Amino acid sequence: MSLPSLGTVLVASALLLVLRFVFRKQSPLSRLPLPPGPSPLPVVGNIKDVPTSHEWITYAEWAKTYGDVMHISVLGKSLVLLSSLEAARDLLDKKSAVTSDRPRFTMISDLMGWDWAVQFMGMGPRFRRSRKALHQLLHPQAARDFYGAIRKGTRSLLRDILHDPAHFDHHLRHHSGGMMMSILYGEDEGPVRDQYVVKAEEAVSGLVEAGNVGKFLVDFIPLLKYVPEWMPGAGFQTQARIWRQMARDMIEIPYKNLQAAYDRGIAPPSVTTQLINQELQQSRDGSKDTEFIMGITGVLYVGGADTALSALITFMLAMVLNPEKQKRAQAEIDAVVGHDRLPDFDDRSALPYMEHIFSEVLRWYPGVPLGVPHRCMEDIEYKGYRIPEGATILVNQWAILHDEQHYDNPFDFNPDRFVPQEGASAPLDPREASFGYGRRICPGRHFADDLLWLMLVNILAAFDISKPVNADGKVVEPSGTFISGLVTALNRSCAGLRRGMQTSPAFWSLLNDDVLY
Ligand code: HEM
Repeated sequence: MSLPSLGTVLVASALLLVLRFVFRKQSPLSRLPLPPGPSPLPVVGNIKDVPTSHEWITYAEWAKTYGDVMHISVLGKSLVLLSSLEAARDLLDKKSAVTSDRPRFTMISDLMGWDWAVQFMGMGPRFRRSRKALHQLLHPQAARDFYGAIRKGTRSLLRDILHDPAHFDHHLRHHSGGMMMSILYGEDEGPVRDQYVVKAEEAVSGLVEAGNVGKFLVDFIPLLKYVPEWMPGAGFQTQARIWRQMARDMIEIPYKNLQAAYDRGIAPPSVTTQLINQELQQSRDGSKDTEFIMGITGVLYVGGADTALSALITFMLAMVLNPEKQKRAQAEIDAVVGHDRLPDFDDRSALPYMEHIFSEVLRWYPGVPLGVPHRCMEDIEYKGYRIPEGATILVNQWAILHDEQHYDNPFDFNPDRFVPQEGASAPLDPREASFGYGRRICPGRHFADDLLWLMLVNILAAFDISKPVNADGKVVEPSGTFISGLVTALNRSCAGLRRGMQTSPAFWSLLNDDVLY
């Protein structure tokens, strides 16, 4: 069989687009106008207007002109951008039955093989089965099962910072990934777990790159996926093949190791062990859906590791830039916890200022600023406009969390905005706008809340966080530059052990104690 040339595929795709436009089904709402937005060019639409980095800032600017529901089009595909909580709730919560689908990313799902990941799954039986399993693992009561692993991981983090404070950012990355691996596969800290984290980081970095909308033409012209790898201009196929292998390694290597231990009856307790047990209990013939189990553990890593890291790094920057707020939180911790032990979950309700710091971290620079795209499954009317079937819907969570209607001086890091004021209504809890909407709401939100709280409070209990000092003894100012991608992160800070902790024998023995929970 002879293969079509790249030019033929492009011409055929353009023809298909025109035919789809001419013969599109007319919905009863088709007379309604689309929401406003920057004027599109013929055929290519707003392709030139779409920013390639820090899109949420440009979209927030546009919203000042066009309002909180905007429409743009790229190569015939509609993109609806929501910039207010009201619009997000109206469209994604109240109409979740028809707005909880995901757009299909050809590069990620078809070519890189991430179709096992619930994050990219369309609605359907497999999606519902995955969400049920995630709910069973992560609902607020179940998330408590992870307290032991969170404590242990937090103390390992403190120990590493203590021995090597200059590489603070490395330790945060290493432990947020490592802790997830321990929870998922029961693998303790060490070279095997490190290898899992390396594999996963490779896979996730490919995913983040492919997730930059506009990077790969195949996402706009899906027919291009049939172009063979050897054809000039088909470099995306080579890239997809490499990334696909990385994604397989991420989920297969740890699973196979655990399965081998399971078969010998020595598998450690873990999410995967739990899933294997559940599958075996439900099956009549002792078979299990291995792809399903690997998929669930894979999505948990992908959903959890980078988002938590992003919040941790934002916290570090906030503390470096606001030493007086850092001291206030430490004074609160000292008064409640003292120096003879480390803070634990039971202390949470007695540490209100720490709670405000945590909320402000989530608000000040959200880790998933544009959420994860939803797909509209049928034409909807909203405030006199038509949200078209097939449109990708994005919520500008960053814009909501910086909306002056909810927060005064939104660019300031100000935990005091959450202190309850008599006679005034409480500001919007950033959690309401950070974890998504409808049937897609983040299933890991309770776990993330526990995990991050314990890590932040322990870091502040043990260390003073300050600007790093270079080899010449000069203070290095943090750039505060946020890296753009599916999740955001920013750079560097440093830590030194706090005075109180230097002299606390209890602190040292806790850190050196291997049996921590
Ligand atoms: C600060 C930390 C986190 C933030 C800000 C965050 C945020 C989000 C957001 C915005 C979404 C998309 C929701 C939507 O489509 O409307 C999402 C989805 C998801 N999150 Fe999280 N998340 C965090 C932590 C976690 C953790 C710790 C886990 C797992 C242990 C997790 C697992 C997932 C999964 C599996 C999905 C996909 C849900 C689906 O597509 O149905 N997340 N998260």
